[in-house]
Amino acid sequence: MSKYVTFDYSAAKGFITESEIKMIEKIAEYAKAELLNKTGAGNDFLGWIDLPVDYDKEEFRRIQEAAGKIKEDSEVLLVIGIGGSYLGARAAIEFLRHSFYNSVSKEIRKTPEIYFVGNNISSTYISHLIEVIGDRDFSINIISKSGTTTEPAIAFRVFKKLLIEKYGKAEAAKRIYATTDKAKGALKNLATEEGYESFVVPDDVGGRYSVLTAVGLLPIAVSGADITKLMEGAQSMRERCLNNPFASNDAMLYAAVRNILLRKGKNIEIVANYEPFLHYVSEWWKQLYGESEGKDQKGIFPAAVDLTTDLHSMGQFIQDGQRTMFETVINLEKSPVEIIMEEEEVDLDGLNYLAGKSVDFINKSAMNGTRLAHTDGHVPNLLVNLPEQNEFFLGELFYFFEFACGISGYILGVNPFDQPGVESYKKNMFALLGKPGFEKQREELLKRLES
Ligand SMILES: O=P(O)(O)OC[C@H]1O[C@](O)(CO)[C@@H](O)[C@@H]1O
Repeated sequence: MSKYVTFDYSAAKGFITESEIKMIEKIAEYAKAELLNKTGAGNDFLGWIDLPVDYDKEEFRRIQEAAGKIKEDSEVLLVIGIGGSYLGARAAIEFLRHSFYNSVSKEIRKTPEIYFVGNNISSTYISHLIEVIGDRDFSINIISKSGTTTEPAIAFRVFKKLLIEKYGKAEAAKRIYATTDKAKGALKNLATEEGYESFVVPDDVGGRYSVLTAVGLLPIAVSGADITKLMEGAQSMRERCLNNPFASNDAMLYAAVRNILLRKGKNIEIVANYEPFLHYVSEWWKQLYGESEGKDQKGIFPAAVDLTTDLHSMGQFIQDGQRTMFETVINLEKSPVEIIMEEEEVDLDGLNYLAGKSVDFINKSAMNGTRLAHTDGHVPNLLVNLPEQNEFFLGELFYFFEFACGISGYILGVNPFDQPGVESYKKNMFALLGKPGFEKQREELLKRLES
């Protein structure tokens, strides 16, 4: 077991030459210098680089205090946010806490149930969640950096009303925690007006890089996970990302290797996990890389599979379909749980050959076999090793992917810190909804929809 999160591309060496690595090293070094000297595109969004060592300690203390209050006075916490304003918290809670967090008994969980809402516009989802809350005590953490995103704003209206009906305006305000810009946006105005406790998304940290700010930290702390250890993990990875030379700088190597593969026509990266609790880490990773690199008609399409589950749905395509992908496996080296297969007197299911072996050994064998099979099927295989399922290594993993993403975006020649493409759907939606200021577009769109 390694001491850190590590990157290993040895299984992909058949697809990459040493001279390609040598050549891209210079570009990766240049990208790193751009990042650290803040001379590249999007350089006003680099606050995440120093966050693990340079965060607001006073706010950190308030986050822990607020988490303590929510744990005491609420059976349910609603986390309202979308994209970077929810994926990191969800990834962390699913990774760090019980697989059935919300359904396991309170004696085991010890902390409030946590539901994520405002990440879609489904009335069914909202109304079912209202039923789940029932007449139980609840609080809301509304998270929106811009403070104007439609999906969370809609959910917030609904649940704020519910909270006010239950507790009255003054008490409801004490159960609403707003994480947003320090000065501007509709949510900031509302929070100031209504006196909600507020936390700040720093100006220079974009949504998808914000998991280590109050955006992620408050919900994660409410779940009972240790946010100090999470920050320590990020610090530890930051140290190596900033100081290690290319040959031993795992984040730089990952960024370099994926760009070499892209140049060879591998324009889809599939992140694969073998543990269900990594599902939302993959979802978080998808936004990080998708929004950072998918622009100017460029980028690697970030996809994800949960294995072995999806081997029985997507496995055929990965093994044998169009050869445009590579795979990055997030490998949890040590499962915290050991279940040993037992021998049965009559071997009706034919599984006695597994007697004495652990379920995790079987899982790892599936992983090793699949990696070899995919490699044989011309899917280059990369490995990110995660030593253990805890806060420290998750902090390392978050920072590893963030740093690699910045480097990779610069190697690709895009601004990894903006997301101009997201605005197109918003404009059309506002026009169709009749938002003031969008009258002309509305007419045009309605004509197109009618024709
Ligand atoms: O925190 P906000 O401003 O509500 O944004 C949520 C998400 O929406 C996006 O801005 C895309 O519209 C993402 O980049 C962001 O993570």
